[in-house]
Amino acid sequence: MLYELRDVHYKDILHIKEMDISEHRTTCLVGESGAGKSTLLKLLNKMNIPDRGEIRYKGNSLESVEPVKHRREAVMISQTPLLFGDTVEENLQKGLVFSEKPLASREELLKILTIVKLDKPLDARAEQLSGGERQRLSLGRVLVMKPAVYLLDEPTSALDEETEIEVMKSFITCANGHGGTIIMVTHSTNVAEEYGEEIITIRK
Ligand SMILES: Nc1ncnc2c1ncn2[C@@H]1O[C@H](COP(=O)(O)OP(=O)(O)OP(=O)(O)O)[C@@H](O)[C@H]1O
Repeated sequence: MLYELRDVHYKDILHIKEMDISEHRTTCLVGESGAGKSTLLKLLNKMNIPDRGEIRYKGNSLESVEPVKHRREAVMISQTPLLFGDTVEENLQKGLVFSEKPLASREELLKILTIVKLDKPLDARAEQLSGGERQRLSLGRVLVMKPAVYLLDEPTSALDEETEIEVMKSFITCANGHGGTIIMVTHSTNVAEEYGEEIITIRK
């Protein structure tokens, strides 16, 4: 198992008796608004620390794992896409800069833009992108990093249904190609049914 959660309590928000998340599969987290899905993703990348219980990652307690190191391995993109730099290119490279890894080549970046279906030049101003384009830029940024785990919070919520399915399909193919595991919050039953190899419902 990639993650094993046992009797995890976080404030009054979340109580998970038992949850296992498999490696190399796509797990979709679904549930009503306010159920605690984003809170759970933050527990998985150690932005939130449980008050009680245990989260194990690859067999080791997350308690003993260094948070910054863990967040480079289990990379999260938040529900509201953030910009990290002036241009599309800077935004795509930023994850590598934060992780102190070598930058990606121009060819690699152009390939990533195709994968996330973002039809913009590398020197385009990021602040001029629409909400849906910023979401795809965020997806591109994490793909460039090739992390072990992708924690995605409603990554395609601003896209129309057809584009959402297309983008997730090529994103998942690429991430799986690098041996990555995807754990994704989605409101879309279409996405969950189409791509969720495992679907976990979070209840209040
Ligand atoms: N840091 C915090 N302190 C106190 N309460 C919080 C905190 N973060 C989230 N909450 C509350 O916890 C509950 C769960 O929030 P969370 O964002 O995890 O839900 P969600 O399932 O992702 O919702 P949505 O689908 O609307 O994004 C909400 O009631 C929220 O107001």
